[in-house]
Amino acid sequence: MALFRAENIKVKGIIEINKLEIPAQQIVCIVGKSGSGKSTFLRLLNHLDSPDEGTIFYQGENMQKMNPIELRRSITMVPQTPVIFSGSVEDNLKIGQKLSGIDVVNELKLKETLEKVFLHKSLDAPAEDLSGGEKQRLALARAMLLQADVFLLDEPSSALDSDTAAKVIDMFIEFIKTQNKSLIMITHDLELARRVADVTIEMDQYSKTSLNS
Ligand SMILES: Nc1ncnc2c1ncn2[C@@H]1O[C@H](COP(=O)(O)OP(=O)(O)OP(=O)(O)O)[C@@H](O)[C@H]1O
Repeated sequence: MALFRAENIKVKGIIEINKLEIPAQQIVCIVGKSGSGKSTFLRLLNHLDSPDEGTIFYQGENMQKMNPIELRRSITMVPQTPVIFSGSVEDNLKIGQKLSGIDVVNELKLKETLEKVFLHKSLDAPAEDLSGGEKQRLALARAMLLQADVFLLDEPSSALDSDTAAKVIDMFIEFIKTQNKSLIMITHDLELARRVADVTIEMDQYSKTSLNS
């Protein structure tokens, strides 16, 4: 069964999808021109937005009819601009787990997770002082601590230099594969998509904006 199935979707004159299936436990890259609707599509998959017409099924179930809180326990999203709360790095790592109602991991596990995203900061460092790229990695680390099945990443490496981006993305893909999770990631980096994607979705073919332009 497909992880997601989109049928007859229309969104605000931005996206039109007759049928699209996304398989489970794959690395899926969404590519396409700026403004083609990539972020809009990703938000549909997390039920942050709803289509004006059509249905999205998650594991065969109509997402509109699912409990959004339970859905977001299973499907977690890291937006393009990371959401960072005031407080320490540690507070920011723990808040996702607290909001998801899962057990907060110990300090060692928090430190290990920071190392995985190559974020060399102490747990008590103020999160608001981090650079854009460091905040992006903190948001990724927080997502990794959730017990989600599906990870939706909106340009996860946009604020990172190319070396760090490659290391962080490779680490994240390793995490997805070893844990049998699913990754759906927007990227502008076609070379990255070619290198890592099992499946590539070209948003332009579903985009009303680029068809009209
Ligand atoms: N809520 C909304 N209402 C109307 N139009 C919107 C809304 N959200 C986004 N748009 C428009 O829809 C189009 C697609 O936006 P979206 O952010 O999904 O594109 P994108 O492919 O992710 O772009 P980028 O690569 O630049 O991040 C844009 O023209 C945007 O202005």
